[in-house]
Amino acid sequence: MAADKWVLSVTAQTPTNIAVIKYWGKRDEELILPINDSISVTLDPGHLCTTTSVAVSPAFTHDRIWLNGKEVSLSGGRFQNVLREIRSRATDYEDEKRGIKITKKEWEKLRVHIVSYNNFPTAAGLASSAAGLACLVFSLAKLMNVKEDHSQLSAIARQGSGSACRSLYGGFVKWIMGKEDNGSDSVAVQLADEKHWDDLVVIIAVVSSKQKETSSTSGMRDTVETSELIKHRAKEVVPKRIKEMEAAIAKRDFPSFARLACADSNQIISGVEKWNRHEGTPQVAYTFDAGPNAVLISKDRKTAALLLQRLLFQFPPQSDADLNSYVIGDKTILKDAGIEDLKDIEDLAPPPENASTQRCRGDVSYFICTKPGRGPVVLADENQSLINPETGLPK
Ligand SMILES: Nc1ncnc2c1ncn2[C@@H]1O[C@H](COP(=O)(O)OP(=O)(O)OP(=O)(O)O)[C@@H](O)[C@H]1O
Ligand SMILES: C[C@@](O)(CCOP(=O)(O)OP(=O)(O)O)CC(=O)O
Repeated sequence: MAADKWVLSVTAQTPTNIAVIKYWGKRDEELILPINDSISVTLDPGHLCTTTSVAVSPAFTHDRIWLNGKEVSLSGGRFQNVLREIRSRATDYEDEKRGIKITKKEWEKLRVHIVSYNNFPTAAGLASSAAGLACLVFSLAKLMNVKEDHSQLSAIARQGSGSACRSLYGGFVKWIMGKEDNGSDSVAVQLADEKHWDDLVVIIAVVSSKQKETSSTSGMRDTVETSELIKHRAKEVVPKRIKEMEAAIAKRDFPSFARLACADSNQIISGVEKWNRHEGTPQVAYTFDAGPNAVLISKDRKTAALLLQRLLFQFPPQSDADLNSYVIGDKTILKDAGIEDLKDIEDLAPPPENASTQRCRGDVSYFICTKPGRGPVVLADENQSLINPETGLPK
């Protein structure tokens, strides 16, 4: 192999996450430092994840990124900040077999190619920036032999998108807001791994997979600039909720988990409220991010099947829909709900606690059934790489 012909690449997969105590508001826009702690559940990457391949070669002339099959600009400040931070931590690398040797200094000059796919809609309120930026940081760190641990990497991912720092871990994750002006203590830590509370089932009702109208970035900027309440929330409300949520996760106390997650979200679903009240103890927690998609967390599979029946009664698909693409992810929940075809949905009875529930056909695009999942991993199998090892371009 000619000395300048080699392409060195790494492929990684990183999950998305859903906050149950939300990050909303920054105290530093450039470094992305929040005004409160937040807590999230990492979602199973089998259903929602980003896969990113990154490569370097002496033949590359400039840094490039292809996102979901299309080359996009890398000139944005956030991408640049992440690249700079990772490059500055690169260490010597050697592959004797392939005759590749890269010193710390040489990493600065080598250009990267990045090829990334999200297996779910981008910028639709499904936290694509979280999985995407976490995967970018994680894969670049592996490629450039960066020795920092996940928590230190989370501080770099944070500079790409705040919520991304929480995707460096699986399970239940806390982003500690930190106090330092330089952001060095604004990092994510794992509260518990995904096995700690694996009864939980997450059902996401994707109301719209089109791009959101208001980005989280500008939405939270407007809130911080115009709302007095946000200061009260950050100072008084969230610190108490964070403590209670940590205790609820540690004890797998679903009623408290549900109460806190719903209270911290900004919308009310009367169906869930009515059911929880009817049962006398919470069955399901709901939470929303900046978009309209509802994330519903149920305490176990049995409750998830009952929830899915209620959701499908209320939001049946169009008559020409394909059930297989209307409920995606973990389809065993659908089976548990006793639904094998569209006719089973039509035959569903209204929920007993809310017999007057109206059917709103077509209001939900599709449902994703998933669960808490693991953190980032490297995909060692060359076949899973998105980059052609000869050309360094997307496969
Ligand atoms: N796989 C990826 N690799 C690199 N960057 C990505 C990737 N996926 C998304 N992004 C970046 O994140 C941006 C979308 O972020 P945005 O916050 O608008 O939407 P979202 O993350 O899907 O929604 P939300 O954060 O409100 O849940 C994209 O425009 C792109 O810059
Ligand atoms: C509502 C949220 O999902 C907001 C996420 O905001 P982003 O992390 O997307 O914002 P930037 O830091 O500006 O990139 C709540 C949360 O995830 O905690």
